[in-house]
Amino acid sequence: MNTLHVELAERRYPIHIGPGLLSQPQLLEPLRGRPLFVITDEHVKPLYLERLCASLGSDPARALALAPGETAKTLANVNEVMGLLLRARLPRDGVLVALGGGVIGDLVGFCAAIYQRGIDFVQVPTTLLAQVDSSVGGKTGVNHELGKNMIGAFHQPQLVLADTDTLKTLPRRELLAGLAEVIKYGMLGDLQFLNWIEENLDALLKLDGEALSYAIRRSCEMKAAIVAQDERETVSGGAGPRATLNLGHTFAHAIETYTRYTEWLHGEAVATGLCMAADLSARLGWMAQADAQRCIALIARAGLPVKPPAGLDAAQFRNLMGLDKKNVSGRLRLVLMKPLGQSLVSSNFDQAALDACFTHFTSA
Ligand SMILES: NC(=O)c1ccc[n+]([C@@H]2O[C@H](COP(=O)([O-])OP(=O)(O)OC[C@H]3O[C@@H](n4cnc5c(N)ncnc54)[C@H](O)[C@@H]3O)[C@@H](O)[C@H]2O)c1
Ligand SMILES: O=C(O)C(=O)C[C@@H](O)[C@H](O)[C@H](O)COP(=O)(O)O
Ligand SMILES: [Zn+2]
Repeated sequence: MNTLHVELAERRYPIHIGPGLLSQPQLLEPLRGRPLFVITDEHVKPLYLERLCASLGSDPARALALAPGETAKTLANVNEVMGLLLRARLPRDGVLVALGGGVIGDLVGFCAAIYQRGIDFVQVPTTLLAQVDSSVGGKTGVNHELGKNMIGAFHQPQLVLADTDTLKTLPRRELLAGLAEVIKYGMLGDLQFLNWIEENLDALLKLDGEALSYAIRRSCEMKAAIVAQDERETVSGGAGPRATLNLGHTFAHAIETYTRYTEWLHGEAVATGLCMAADLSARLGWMAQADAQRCIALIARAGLPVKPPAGLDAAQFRNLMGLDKKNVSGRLRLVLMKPLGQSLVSSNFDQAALDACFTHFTSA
């Protein structure tokens, strides 16, 4: 097992990563004796709820399973959780446990942020995407039909327990979606890691335990370091370290909103967004054309989409991207690379290059 820490101004919390952790009650010791609820989804419940409850020493009946998938990340489900907690009279020293992927983690974290103005919660991520990204860093929230992650709060978990054995039951498409966020870390800030991913992609695709563990550890290490510098994305007016974790996401969130959170997984949209960010960075002369091609080739090799959905045109892209939370004073602000392996947040780029990028990616 590896344990990393996220260092916040006022406290630190552990990220435990390794096989078999769901069956290690001592890791959940900080929760012992506290009233709690586990929130999960209907896919994950039959696989892991009982094991987690045994370690928590909690009654599996004190759990709620929501419908699986991105369309469940709604205010309506937040309201459902609020009702459950209130009916059960969960007190302010109660704890919510998020057992599942990023959808459950984001939604449960948000519920914990607002229930009685904030209670503790724990992340037990069971997808690759959640283990490398969403369970760490305290961005919580839900979607609105007009925009992705538009309602939310920063609320950090007490601990993260990533049992890598849970990835054995993950559908392949979900595994690939998680790899998109792993590739993101290499592209935004660690060229050596990107090289490693290229060299070890086949092992990752074969679920090789050692390769997966390293990918998870390195991703969490990078995210923890960035969150420690800029917990709430406020450094440099929102153009600081934390915003770089949004590489590819302005494009990705437009795709997800356009497709109404169906058809495309978040990681798939991120994959295409990374391709578009690389292409635009190359068009601006900030990164070598060959490096952009290299990123796109890696993403394609990982079995991820490299083109946005048919029907999403340049005007719609621009319009949807106009709602992005990074934008300031009506100006589009994007995370780009200068060069590959180093990211920057900019609203000062040639708009004609973005138009050319849209044209390239939206033509048949
Ligand atoms: N807060 C953050 O910093 C952050 C970072 C990245 C992504 N996100 C969010 O995360 C969400 C995507 O998360 P996701 O990709 O984990 O999707 P998800 O939560 O929808 O899980 C993917 C699917 O896998 C199933 N599943 C989960 N674990 C399983 C397991 N071990 N075995 C079998 N099936 C399993 C789920 O039921 C679901 O059907 C998006 O909403 C995205 O916006 C948040
Ligand atoms: O943790 C962050 O910061 C990220 O940007 C990580 C992203 O992978 C993640 O998808 C996040 O939810 C995006 O946040 P948003 O603020 O762009 O909605
Ligand atoms: Zn993401």
